[in-house]
Amino acid sequence: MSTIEFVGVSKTYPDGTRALQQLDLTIESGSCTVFVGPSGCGKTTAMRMINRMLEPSSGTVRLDGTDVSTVNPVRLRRGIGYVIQSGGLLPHRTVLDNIATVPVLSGESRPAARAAALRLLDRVGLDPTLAHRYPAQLSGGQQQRVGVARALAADPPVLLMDEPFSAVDPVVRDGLQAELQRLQAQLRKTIVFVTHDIDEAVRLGDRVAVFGRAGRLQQYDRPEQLLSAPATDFVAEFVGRDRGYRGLSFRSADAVPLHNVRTATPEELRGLRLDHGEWVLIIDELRRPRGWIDPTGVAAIRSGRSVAESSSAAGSLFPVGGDLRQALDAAVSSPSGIGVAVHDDGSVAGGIDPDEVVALLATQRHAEDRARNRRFFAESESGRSAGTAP
Ligand SMILES: Nc1ncnc2c1ncn2[C@@H]1O[C@H](COP(=O)(O)OP(=O)(O)OP(=O)(O)O)[C@@H](O)[C@H]1O
Repeated sequence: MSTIEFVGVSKTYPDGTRALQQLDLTIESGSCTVFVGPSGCGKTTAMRMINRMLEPSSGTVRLDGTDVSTVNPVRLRRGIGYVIQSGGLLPHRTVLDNIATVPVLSGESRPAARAAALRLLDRVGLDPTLAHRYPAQLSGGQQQRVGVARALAADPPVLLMDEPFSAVDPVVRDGLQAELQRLQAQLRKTIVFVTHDIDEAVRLGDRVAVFGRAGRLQQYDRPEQLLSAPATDFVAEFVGRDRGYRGLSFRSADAVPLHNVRTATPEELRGLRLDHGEWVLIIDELRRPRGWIDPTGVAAIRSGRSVAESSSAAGSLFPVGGDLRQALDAAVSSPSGIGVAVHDDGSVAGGIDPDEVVALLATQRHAEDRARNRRFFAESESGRSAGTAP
């Protein structure tokens, strides 16, 4: 168990800057909590109080019920991994020795720590051939993965991550986020994650704390609540205009109908007879989508153009079992207007009609409204009968 509590915590820096005001927050053991907010709103200040890199001006931070100010900082930090932007690696040590640093300092033998470090490399999705490189010989995304491996090396129950993925490009960031989700599903650490990026917060957080100006907590909630019911104008503005779209990622698309899609292999394209406006999905030998083609494309192929020149790239793909955001995005990004659903192995499962995705959303909302109404009337009914009880 590693519950973290902030009780009435404030921080004013010596120059008078109020970085945090009366923060009350409980972070549940084994959960990922994201601190998000604009620059300068006290996210990092709050996080650094957990491992005593900073002390509160007033209030208490507790880890498993113990006031951290009573725990020796070195001992405290043994149980708290820390990941920062760009990995924070030691430049003159190899990847393996960077990961093994803390275990060796804690008394583990170097060979044992290196062997464990090699296993961790695999765990964070890195090739073992990188083990003997120096940090400068790695890409930003690889450095970041090594940073995560290093923080995990001592197997701490708590992991603090301060904007760990903000220095890498969006594609690499997406991979790192997916990797962290996968790791967390196995490890169930208590993670506190700081970011500016609301998308990252909503994706990674079991709970999200939105900080506002002068370090005031605006809302602490599950991500879907944050998107559907922002507590203040500040939160509504911060979560942004796309919040309706983002909120779709918390809705199941299981009930979206999958339709048959007309498919063809590249070899079959030349002989296709298509109606005006009709699209065919090009698939490879494993039935994985490779692109779309319409009558103009088929004519181009017959006139000697290549398949690549004559077809349009496939849109985003909807993994069967995915959410409404993925379903709608697949449909909207597809040149044919038909979203492509795929099985785990990448093969085509069927086509999705965007109108039916929107209709499913409407059905889900209707059901929620009805349930809310029923609850409301049941509660007011029980309130009335309680009021009339003798
Ligand atoms: N040592 C310090 N002395 C004075 N003011 C500081 C100090 N460290 C931080 N601050 C100020 O405290 C406020 C909160 O800073 P903090 O780093 O916690 O914010 P943040 O939300 O993490 O911001 P960012 O996202 O930009 O990192 C800011 O106004 C910052 O300028």
